[in-house]
Parts: sequence; structure tokens; C-alpha cells
Amino acid sequence: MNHSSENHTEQPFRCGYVAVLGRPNVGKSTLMNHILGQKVSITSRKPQTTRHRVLGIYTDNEAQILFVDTPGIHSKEERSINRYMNRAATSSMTDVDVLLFVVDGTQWTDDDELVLNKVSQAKGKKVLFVNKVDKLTDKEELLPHIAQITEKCHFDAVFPGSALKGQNLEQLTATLKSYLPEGDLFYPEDYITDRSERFMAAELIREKLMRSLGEEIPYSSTVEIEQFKFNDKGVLTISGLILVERPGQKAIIIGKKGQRLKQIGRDARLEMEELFDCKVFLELWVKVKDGWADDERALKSLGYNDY
Ligand SMILES: Nc1nc2c(ncn2[C@@H]2O[C@H](COP(=O)(O)OP(=O)(O)OP(=O)(O)O)[C@@H](O)[C@H]2O)c(=O)[nH]1
Repeated sequence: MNHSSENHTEQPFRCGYVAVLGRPNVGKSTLMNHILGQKVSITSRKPQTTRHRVLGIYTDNEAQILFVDTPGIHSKEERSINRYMNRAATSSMTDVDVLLFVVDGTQWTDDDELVLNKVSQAKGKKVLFVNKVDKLTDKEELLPHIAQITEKCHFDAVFPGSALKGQNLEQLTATLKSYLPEGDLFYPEDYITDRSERFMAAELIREKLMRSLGEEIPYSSTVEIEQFKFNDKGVLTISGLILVERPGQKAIIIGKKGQRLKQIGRDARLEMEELFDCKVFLELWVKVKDGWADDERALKSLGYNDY
């Protein structure tokens, strides 16, 4: 696609940053992935799935939107990993053109209030997206909910909708584009993220872990990619190391006769083959590394070092 020659509207091309903000689990990653039409940020039913700041790049013939998907901001900061995630999200609020505040239309919590306070103090255009309205049985509840939020902070635009069902996302995207400054592309038009394929591979493994395990272990695990190599037949070999904090957690991830780890590997491999468009050979290992989530130095060595 040639973005300039297809622009028949004679409107100037626009390009800029949109930070996607909200507490954990409101649907930020789902929203960004749906607009991009591709999975850039991993999602799961569990809060705090996104740990890093991930750039999702949307390009059409009118604009390029650089979505900054952030970890959910939350008040419980007992561990280093939680402080890291809050830093990653809060630092995304400066130097962006638009703040997109995502809330769950069915629920309001203290963490929503915390993010709203941060948003109200930030500069830039502000857009409110009230998500998960597909789950609302009584749509009448929406208006008072929106009124309560907009009383506390001025929003330039408000959209109720559904990230999962794609409801109201076209209108949202058009408004976001109109708020961006004039300017040429920052990234080539075929880029969908600034993250490396290695990073995406680790994230896909982490997503399958989050989705397959119970409540506690996902937060105690992280993934390192030790090998990422194409052979001369174009087959990609990936070795992933899953780090956990305790031996019992290792046993759970491996599962009876290695069944769970096998399933996690199979699910991750299939998505990798689609994403990288080649045959993938994936090996997974599980190792105990006590206290990695509490230790700032260990976090840095695991790649949690951008902020
Ligand atoms: N019913 C419904 N579910 C949704 C919608 N959007 C997201 N979800 C679900 O909500 C859960 C959380 O979605 P995520 O996109 O991972 O949420 P997030 O805000 O990125 O979460 P963190 O990574 O914790 O910050 C997932 O199970 C999604 O499928 C929606 O519009 N409707």
C-alpha cells in the first residue's frame, strides 16, 4: 500500500502516539489487537497479563497510529515486578498525543480511580472507551456510569463499545486519527510492532502459560528465549526457558507425564508458525530461579529493564 498516492481526500497525513491506559483486565490489549487486526499484545482472562510496554502500529492511507499498550496500573506494589509494571505504564503517559482511557462498563474499582486521577493530570487529548458493553444486560446503566467518570475528568470524546466484538471501534479509530498531529510515517507501513520476533516468541509462550495455569503460578513465571535460529531449510528453532520460583511450580507446569508443558508448547508453536510464516521447532524447559520477581537485578537480566 502506498499511503500517500492512495490518499484521495487531500487531507494531510497524520502520525502520532496513543497511550492505551487502564487498570488490569479491562481489555486494553484486546482493543489494540482488534484495531490492528493482528495479535501484537498477549491477552488472557487473568489480570496483569501485559508486563511490558508494547507498541502496536496501525497504518492506513490517512494516518499511522502508534498505540502504546501498557501494563494495567494497579495499587498493589509489593513486588519489584509490580513496581516495574506501574513504571512502564505511567512513563507512557508523557509525550503522547492522545490518552485512551479504557474502563470496564460493568465494573468500577479503586484501581480505575487511581488511573483516572493520573489521566486527569496528564496533558494531551483524552478519549474514554467504555468497554465490554456486550456483557451489559441493562444498557441504561451506561449513562450514569459515564457521567460519573466525566465529572472527574474532561474527555474530548467518549465511546461505549466492545473490544472483543469490534463494536464502535471504527468510530473510535477515526476520532483517534483526527487527534494526531500532521506528519509523515514514523515506521515503515508494513510494521505492526517495534518489538523483536524473539520478544514476540517469549510473549506467546507466556500467554499460553497464563491461559493454562491456575491463579498463582502465572505471576511467578517468566520466559527467556535462549535460541532463535533458522536452519538452511527455513525451519525456525526456538528454545524457551520458563523460569519459576519454586520446585512445586515446576512440577505443575510440566504436568503428568509432561502433558501440560507439551500442550503449552503445541499451542505456542502453532501461533508462532502463523506469526513468523514458517515451520517452527519449539523446545521448552522449566527451571527454578528463586525470587526473580522480587529482585530488581534479576529483573534487569531477564529483560525487564526499559524504564
Ligand atoms: N465480554 C467481553 N470481554 C472482553 C472484552 N474485551 C476484553 N475482554 C476480555 O477481558 C479479558 C482481559 O482482556 P485483556 O485485553 O488481556 O485486558 P488488559 O486490560 O490488556 O489486561 P492487563 O494485561 O491485565 O493489563 C480477556 O479475557 C478478554 O477476552 C469485551 O469487549 N467484551
